[in-house]
Amino acid sequence: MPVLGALADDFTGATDLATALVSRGFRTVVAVGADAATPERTADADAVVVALKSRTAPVPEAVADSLAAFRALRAAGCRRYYFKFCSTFDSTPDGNIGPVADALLDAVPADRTVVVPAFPATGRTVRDGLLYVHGEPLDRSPMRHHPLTPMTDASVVRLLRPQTRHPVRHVPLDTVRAGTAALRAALDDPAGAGTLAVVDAVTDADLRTVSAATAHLPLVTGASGLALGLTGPRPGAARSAAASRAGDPAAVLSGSASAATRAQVAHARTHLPHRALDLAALRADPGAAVAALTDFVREQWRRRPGAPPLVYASADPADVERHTSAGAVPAAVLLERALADLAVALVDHGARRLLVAGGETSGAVVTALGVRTLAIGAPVGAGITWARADGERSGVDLALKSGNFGDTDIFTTAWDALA
Ligand SMILES: Nc1ncnc2c1ncn2[C@@H]1O[C@H](COP(=O)(O)OP(=O)(O)OP(=O)(O)O)[C@@H](O)[C@H]1O
Ligand SMILES: O=C(O)[C@@H](O)C(=O)CO
Repeated sequence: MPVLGALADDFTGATDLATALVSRGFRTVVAVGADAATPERTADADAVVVALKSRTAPVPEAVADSLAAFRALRAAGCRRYYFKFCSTFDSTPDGNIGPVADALLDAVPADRTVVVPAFPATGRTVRDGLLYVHGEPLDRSPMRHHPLTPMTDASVVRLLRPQTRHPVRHVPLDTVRAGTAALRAALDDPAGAGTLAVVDAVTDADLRTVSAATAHLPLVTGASGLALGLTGPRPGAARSAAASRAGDPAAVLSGSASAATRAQVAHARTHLPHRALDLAALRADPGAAVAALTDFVREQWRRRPGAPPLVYASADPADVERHTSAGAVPAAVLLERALADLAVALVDHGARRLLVAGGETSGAVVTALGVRTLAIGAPVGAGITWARADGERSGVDLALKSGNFGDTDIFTTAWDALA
């Protein structure tokens, strides 16, 4: 029976957390939505991560989906909970990080929790309550141009306050570095009842201290860095074997417009067959546009076996369509739908390996494929892993890459991990 239940606000975040949990000795299953987290599917796991597509959903929907996930996790036997949000705190002034944390505090119930976005392995650190991305304050990082959640403030405290009905306090790095006992005493201070505590952390050692000092809290919230300090019951928990074999048809589907992904697209365009999604063609006739892309990929499988074709949404910030004319379908929706429909067509034509870039995009793809669970396989890099998908279409290996994660050559090298 699982001991730890997590809910992640997007799908790349779910596999990011799951790969950290596996490395910490938890046999981990990712359930796609609350309905998939049934006791039968989760009985053999030490940790269950429910993947949600709640980051940019309307607040009531995000809260309802998160509570449904919480109830499924509790029914599966979990007694401790982890709300995984993005290491760049992706959210809007309305939420959804605050409202979901509030709802979980009531549901667990818990009288306080911590908010820990740091993930040093991917360059995310928090000092003085400010979130840095590879040394740059969040609001000066490429995240300020995000198509759905542009981040224009680096203060986690200021970002969180308008989202929650609980007081938000800040626990500085000095307190973390004073050690586990001192940090626990600060967190347990009676004056902190009912608060969300934003905790600084700059290194993995800081995160291990935070993790140890919060081991008694029934609910924690943060990015996946916090999991590095957890210890599961099975050191060396097995990773799943790949479902596919070398040479099986493969493709890269990139819906992210993030800076790291754009660099990865630029690199891959010099190595792999590629095609950009064409918004005008998608607006005119989405079915025909996806059919043409399917034909393109299948043709490349024949011509250049071993070179997974790349289909991408954005190569340049100028590609990003931020305003939709009245009555038109927003570009983000069209692009997500196109990549989801393309993924289904490709798998139905034999694709067994898909690397998907972008959390929202991954949510659209995984949902369209009818995936119910993901079994964590070979790691690809910090926060990125291959996972075997099971559900309506089984036997497919998926790597769901967060927009800003991964080395520049990941679209050409990720396949090596499956060998
Ligand atoms: N050229 C574009 N114009 C408008 N929207 C775009 C464009 N390119 C991508 N998008 C949209 O931007 C969103 C990118 O979000 P997604 O979560 O997939 O990537 P990301 O935010 O970089 O990744 P992550 O959430 O893992 O950090 C998607 O909805 C996608 O459809
Ligand atoms: O925490 C992160 O940055 C990622 O797992 C993610 O959530 C990006 O969508």
